[in-house]
Amino acid sequence: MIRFESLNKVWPDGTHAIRDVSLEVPRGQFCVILGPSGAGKSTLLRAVNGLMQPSSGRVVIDGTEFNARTQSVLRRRVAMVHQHFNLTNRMSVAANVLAGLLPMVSTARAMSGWFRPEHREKACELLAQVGLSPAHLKRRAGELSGGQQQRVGIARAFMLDPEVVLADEPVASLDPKISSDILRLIRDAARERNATVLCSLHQVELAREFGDRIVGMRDGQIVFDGSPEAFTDECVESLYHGAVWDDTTPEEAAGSSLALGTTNVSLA
Ligand SMILES: Nc1ncnc2c1ncn2[C@@H]1O[C@H](COP(=O)(O)OP(=O)(O)OP(=O)(O)O)[C@@H](O)[C@H]1O
Repeated sequence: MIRFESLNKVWPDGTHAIRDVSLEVPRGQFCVILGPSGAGKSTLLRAVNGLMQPSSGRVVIDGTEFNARTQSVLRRRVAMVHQHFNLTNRMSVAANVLAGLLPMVSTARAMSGWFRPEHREKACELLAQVGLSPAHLKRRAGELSGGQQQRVGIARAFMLDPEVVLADEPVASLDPKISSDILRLIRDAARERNATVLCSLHQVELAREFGDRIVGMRDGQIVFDGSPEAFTDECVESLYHGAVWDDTTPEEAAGSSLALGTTNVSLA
């Protein structure tokens, strides 16, 4: 169980990115965080592994509060899948997957390239599970396609059998078919281990397909929390109403069909 308790984040420039968010995500749930750009999705996810220090409130993972004293232990239980894969391009696929052990092994050991046989075996198993053949093991990560790189990112995330997987827009730079495959891999690997997934997305259809639950965020607040079935088209419209899309200027959005309608639905 991940519990966010009255979480707030005000960045030094005064941006109030998270506003009094309280949320409980039970173990094993695939919870999608959906919302327009700037809603606070990444900031919320990053509170779970300490990449973001909240201004107030706290995050509790299975009864343990995330803080300076507990972070080294908790970080071993929380893995992350990144939007831009975050692989070391010049290193092999195998080395990138083994880097998932870093919270547990010393940097000197990792730099030496020596890993225990059972860890090497596990890396191979995970790569097979995400659909990469042994032929990929020695290839440089930077030579792979985007979809293949994200498969490596998923294998790396599961090296330590995490209890929580943070997937921060894991399919933002992939085409729709590959996006489904990638989310399926994350969901299936998480289910197998009863891991909890917090996954931020922009694509409503993918959120409906893969989420056990959808949490809609806007302006740092939760404005929808429910099942995919309850997340109707009206809810979508309300969540995104007036939102400015990533690659659209406010002026363009005002005159664009992407600027969503005027329906005012109460979501909370
Ligand atoms: N390091 C930072 N310093 C100042 N402001 C920040 C910082 N990181 C994020 N923000 C601001 O906090 C708000 C929330 O950002 P966040 O990245 O969490 O949104 P998001 O919902 O993940 O957006 P996107 O979908 O575009 O990734 C935005 O206004 C953003 O500009």
